[in-house]
Amino acid sequence: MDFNSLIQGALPTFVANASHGANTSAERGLSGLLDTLSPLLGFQLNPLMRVFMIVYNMVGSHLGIDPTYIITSIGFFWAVNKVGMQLSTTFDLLARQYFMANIEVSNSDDIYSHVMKWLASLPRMVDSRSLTAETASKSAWDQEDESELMTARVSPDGHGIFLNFSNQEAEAAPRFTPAMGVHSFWFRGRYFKLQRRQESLFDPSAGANGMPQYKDKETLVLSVFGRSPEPIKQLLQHAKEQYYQSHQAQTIVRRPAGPAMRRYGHRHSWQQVANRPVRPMKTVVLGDEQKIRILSDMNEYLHPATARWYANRGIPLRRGYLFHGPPGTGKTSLSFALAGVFGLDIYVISLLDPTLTEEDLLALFTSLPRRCVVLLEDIDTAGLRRNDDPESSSSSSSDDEKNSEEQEEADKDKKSPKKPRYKSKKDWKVSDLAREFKRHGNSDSTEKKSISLSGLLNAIDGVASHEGRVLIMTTNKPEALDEALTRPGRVDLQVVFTNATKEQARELFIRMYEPDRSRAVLPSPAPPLTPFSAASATPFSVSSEENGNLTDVSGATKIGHDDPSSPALPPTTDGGEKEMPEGKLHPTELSPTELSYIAEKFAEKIPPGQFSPAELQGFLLERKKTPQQALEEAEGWIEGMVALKASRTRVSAVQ
Ligand SMILES: Nc1ncnc2c1ncn2[C@@H]1O[C@H](COP(=O)(O)OP(=O)(O)OP(=O)(O)O)[C@@H](O)[C@H]1O
Repeated sequence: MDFNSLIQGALPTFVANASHGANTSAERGLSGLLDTLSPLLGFQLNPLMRVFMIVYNMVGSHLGIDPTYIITSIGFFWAVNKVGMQLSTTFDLLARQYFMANIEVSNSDDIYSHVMKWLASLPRMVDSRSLTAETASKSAWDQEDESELMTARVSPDGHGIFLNFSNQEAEAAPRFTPAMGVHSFWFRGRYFKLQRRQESLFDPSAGANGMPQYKDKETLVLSVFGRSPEPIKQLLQHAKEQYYQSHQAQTIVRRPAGPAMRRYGHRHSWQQVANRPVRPMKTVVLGDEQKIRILSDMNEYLHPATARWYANRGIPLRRGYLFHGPPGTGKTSLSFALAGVFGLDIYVISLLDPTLTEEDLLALFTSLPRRCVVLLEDIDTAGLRRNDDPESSSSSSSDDEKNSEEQEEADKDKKSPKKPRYKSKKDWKVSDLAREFKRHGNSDSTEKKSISLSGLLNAIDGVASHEGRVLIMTTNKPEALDEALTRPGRVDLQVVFTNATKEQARELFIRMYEPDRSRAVLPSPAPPLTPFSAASATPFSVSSEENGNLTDVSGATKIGHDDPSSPALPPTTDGGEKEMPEGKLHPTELSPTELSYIAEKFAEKIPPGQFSPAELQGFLLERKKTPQQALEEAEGWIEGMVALKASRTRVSAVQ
C-alpha cells in the first residue's frame, strides 16, 4: 500500500473520531488519534502507552472533559511557576543588591550562635515549613525540670530509689532552626529576609596531621529593605543580649583551639569549652583581708580610667597574680570566683599541651579580648626550658625511663663501638616492642620544642603582647619558679594559700550545711540507711522558703533521715554552756545558731594547717546530709588521715 492510499483510507476514520460529540471526544480524542496515527506512522503502541490510554480514557469519561485540557493546564501552571520563581530570584537578587541592606554572619563567629539561638526561639520561625532539627546539647549546669527526675526507679533490692537518666536523651526536645535557603520574618515592625547557606571549602591542611580536608562553612545573610543596615545591627544586638541574658551569672571557660583552627588566628584561636555558673566569692574560704586586697587591686586595674593612667606614665597595662600554696587550697577556685565577680571570661592555657609552640603562645596572647582572666595553672610543672638548657625537660624524663637492660647494652656498645646494635628477631619481646613504640612516640612529641622560659615571658609581656588582661599563675612550688617569671611587672601580687585554719574549717562546715536557697533540696543518697517503703518515698523533697527557713512542702519521707519526728532542738542562748543538739539531724532542720554551734565544735577538732580545704570538703561531702555525724566522726577521720599521710601512701581507706 502506498502512502496516498493509506491516507485516503485512514483519514475518514480520523475525521469521524475527531468530529464526534463532546463526551466521546474525551474518550476517543487522544486514543483515537493515536490508534489512527500508529499504523499511519508505522509504530505500535507499547503496553505502557496502552495503560496510559486506558487511564486517560477513564479520566476523560469520569470528568466529562478532555484530559488534554488538564495536561495542558498542568504544563501551563508549571511553566508559570518556573518563570515566577526565576523572576522572584532575580527580583530578590536585585532587591538585595539595590534596595536592601545586608549583613553577613559567618558560623566561625560567636554572633552566629547568638542569632541561631534567637531565631530558634522566634514563634514564626518555629512554625516555618522548612526547618533544621538539632539536638539541643545541655551542659551539666543547665537548669532542668526537676519534676522529670521523678522517673526514678526502685533499686533492685527494693530498698532504695535511684534516679534514672536512661531516657533523658529521648525526652529532650530538639531545637529547630531555619533550614538552608531563604526565610523571612518580622522584627520590631520590619520585614527581614534571612538566607542560610552552606559551602564546602577545600582546606589543604585542615585535617588531623595537616591532611587536606573539606570544611563546611555556613553563612547567614540578613537583609532589610532600605539603604541603612541599622535595623539589622539592632537585631544582632538584640540577639546578643538575649543570648547573654540566658547565660547571665555564668563564667565562660575557653582553651586554645586545635592547631588547625589556630592557624586562622584571632577569634579562631580560642574555643569555648565550658560555661559554668559563677562561683560566688563567699564560697571560697580565704582570709577576708586577702580577698579584699585582691578584689580591690583587680577592681582598680580593670577600671576604664586606669588605661589612661598607665598610658600617661608609659607603664604597660598588665597585671599578674601568683597564687601559691599546697594542692587543694583554693587557687583555682579563687581564680574562677574573681572572674565571676568581674564578669570576665577565663582563658586557660596548659603549657604542657604538646601542640603548643612559642609562636602559638604569642598568637594566643595577642588574640585575647580586651578584658579577661588568663589562667596558667601549675606553672612549676610546665617544664619550661631555660635558654641555656638545650634539652627540654620532657626529653630528660624519657632518659630516666631507660632500664638497666638498655644500660647494659649501651655499655656493651661502648666496648665494641663498631658493632651494630641490633637484636635478632627471636630476641624481641613484646615489652621491647612496647618500649620502642613509647620511645618513638616520645621522640615525636619532643620534636616539637617545649616552651622556653623566654618564650613564655615574651608572650606574657613582650612588646607585641596583649594588654588589659589579668594573668593568674598558680603553683604548688613557688620556690621552683624562675626569678624572671615572678619579678614585679610580671607578678604584681602574690596570694598565699595554706591548709585549713580552724576558722576556715568552721566556714567550710557552715557552707556545706547551710540551707540551699535554690528550688530543691539535694536528693538523699540512694543506698538506704533504713529500709523503707519504696512506694511512699520520693527521691527528694521540694522545699519552699518560709519566714527565711526552708521547709519541706512535699511531706515525703526523706531517705537517710533516721528519725523525722526527733524533738525540737534546744535553744542555745540561755547564757549558760551551750547544749549540743542531739540526733542525726537533717541540715534543713538546723537553725543558723545551731549550725554555727556545731561548726564551732567541728573546727575545734581540726588541727590547724594539717588538712587542705579540699580534704575537709571531701570528708564533709561524704556526710552532706548529716552534720552531726560529721562532727562525731571527725576525730576518727583525722586519726586515719594522719596515719595515712605518715605512711605516704596514696591509697586511702579513710573516708
Ligand atoms: N579555700 C577554699 N575554699 C573553698 N573551697 C575550697 C578551698 N580550697 C579548696 N576548695 C575546694 O577543693 C577543691 C579543689 O580546689 P582548687 O582546685 O581550687 O584547689 P587548688 O589549690 O587549685 O588545687 P591544685 O593546686 O591541686 O590545682 C574544690 O572543689 C574547691 O571547692
